Amino acid sequence: MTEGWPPLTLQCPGVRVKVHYKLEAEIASMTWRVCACDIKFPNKSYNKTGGGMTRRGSQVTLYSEDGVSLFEGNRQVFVPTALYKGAKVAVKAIADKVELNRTLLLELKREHAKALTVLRPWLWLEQLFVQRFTSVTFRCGQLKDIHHDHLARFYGACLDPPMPCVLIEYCPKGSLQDILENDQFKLDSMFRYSLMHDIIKGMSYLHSSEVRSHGDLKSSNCVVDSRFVLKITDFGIHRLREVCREEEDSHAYWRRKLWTAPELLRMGQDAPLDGTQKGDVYSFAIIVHEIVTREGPWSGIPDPDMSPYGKSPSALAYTGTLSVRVTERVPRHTPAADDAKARGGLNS
Ligand SMILES: Nc1nc2c(ncn2[C@@H]2O[C@H](COP(=O)(O)OP(=O)(O)OP(=O)(O)O)[C@@H](O)[C@H]2O)c(=O)[nH]1
Repeated sequence: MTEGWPPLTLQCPGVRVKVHYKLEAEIASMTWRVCACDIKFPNKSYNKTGGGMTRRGSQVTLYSEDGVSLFEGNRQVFVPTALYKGAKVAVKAIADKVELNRTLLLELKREHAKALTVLRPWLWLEQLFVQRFTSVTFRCGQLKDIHHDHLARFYGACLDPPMPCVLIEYCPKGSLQDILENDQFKLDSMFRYSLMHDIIKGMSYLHSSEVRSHGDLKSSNCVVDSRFVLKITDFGIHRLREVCREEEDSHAYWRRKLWTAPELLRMGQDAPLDGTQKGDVYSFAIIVHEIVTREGPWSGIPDPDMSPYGKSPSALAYTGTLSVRVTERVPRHTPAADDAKARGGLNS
């Protein structure tokens, strides 16, 4: 629809040349791209028998440093780690074949530049462009630029065989889900409140960034660092990790849906892969419920009609000064991240 529009700023030859060379330079640098030889698995090289990952069909199996499978029942309990430029990183497998065609890259960059320079005042149009031209390169470039206290840092992606993967900041205390399930962690109300606070801050920043929404927010995608600061992880990489997903009829597949907003569930395969901001806030409400009860998502919901195990999914979660109401049929009533932040008195 907007393809034929001549971008006003790009009509000036000087600007065009500058934009062209800037895009060329960005593509040539691809600062997010990581060489497999720079990823050091502890005591082992990057191979199948040492620490790392192997792939069987669409299934990726994770191995610890001593080669023991890290699946426990239906649940993975750890993530493989490696050293990258001196930092300990979580290594997550991505699609086998990620094709980077230079012409396509340049085109994608160009279209994105057009969208941002020409369409900035019309955000809905910009969104259209951003969604349309989301690519591996474009997305990885965006992720590399995101730095926030409550978002796990994206170090880059390795697209080289034998094991394409993304490298993400490793947080040694594990995921929020791990912590909530571990009775040895005593969580007082201040700590619970600070966990929620961290999620809201991270989510709010993500929503204001070019990534726009998480799309898979859940307690296992919130990780805790050595100072007990919570960081949201795995944002913006769904497209890359799509092929590594579990089979559709598996327990893990359906379990993932426990955090998904009903309006997205109803869309089925047509649901946007990156989710929506309202959908993230819904997922946040489920996490709040997990933090309060420590009994997993949806436990103790008195009305079976409200539980996904009952007839219709919807949730009501309250905690302290923060209350988030999520209703089944009216996603427009789901508050935005900033509303939730304000209701919780978290604007400071
Ligand atoms: N200690 C630690 N554990 C992590 C970290 N990231 C992930 N994990 C653990 O590794 C498990 C597997 O992580 P992922 O491969 O991202 O899988 P998931 O989050 O369970 O599910 P998806 O994101 O939907 O694939 C998580 O459930 C956590 O227990 C991290 O930074 N530090």
